[in-house]
Amino acid sequence: MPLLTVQNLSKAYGPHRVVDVPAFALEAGAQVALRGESGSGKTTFLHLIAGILAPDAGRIELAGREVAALGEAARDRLRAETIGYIFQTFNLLQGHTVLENVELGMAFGRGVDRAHAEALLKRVGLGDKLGHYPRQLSTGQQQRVAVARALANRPKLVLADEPTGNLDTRNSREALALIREVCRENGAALLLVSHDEGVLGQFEQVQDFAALNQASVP
Ligand SMILES: Nc1ncnc2c1ncn2[C@@H]1O[C@H](COP(=O)(O)OP(=O)(O)OP(=O)(O)O)[C@@H](O)[C@H]1O
Repeated sequence: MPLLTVQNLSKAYGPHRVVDVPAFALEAGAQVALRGESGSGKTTFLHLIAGILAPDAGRIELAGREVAALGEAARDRLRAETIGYIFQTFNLLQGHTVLENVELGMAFGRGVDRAHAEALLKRVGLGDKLGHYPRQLSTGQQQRVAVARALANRPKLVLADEPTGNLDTRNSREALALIREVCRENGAALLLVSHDEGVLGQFEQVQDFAALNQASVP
């Protein structure tokens, strides 16, 4: 059974339908990149899967459970425990240290596990930066905090929205390799969206979002 199954998922902003995905599935442990132009609805699609946005219609099954069938609290818990999210702009909390940023993500999921947070931060090369604040880090280092945070709750699925869009080519290549390695090491599937052929070219499995999405984006 796939880890994630999407059926007839749709979302409109006012009169504009931006997502209309009849079918999409992702196997446990898979690493898939979705190729899509800017404005094609990729972010909206990931937000629907992550529960950041509610769909107008459709069905999402995650780890064998249909999310709409769950109550709000159970749905939030399932998502917090199953999904990690890497945002393009990282979304780190500026008033909190590197370690606190990772631990705060855990507080909404399986509970704070300092040893695991520290191990993840060491794994991404930030073992000596635990007490630093995001503004004291380079962009690439901030991105690595976001990677550690995404994996903090031992998710089965990591969603990544143009995660290297703010990095230069060399850093982007290294960052992507790191994301793929830590997902693999932690048994998480990876669903990444990008328009960057340099990023997409590093994936064996690439799907065109335009072929999945039947919505005619304005
Ligand atoms: N909250 C919103 N209200 C109204 N329209 C929105 C909203 N969010 C996104 N849109 C519109 O929906 C379309 C898809 O946006 P989305 O962010 O999902 O695309 P994207 O493929 O991720 O683009 P990008 O790569 O530039 O982030 C765009 O036309 C955008 O202007």
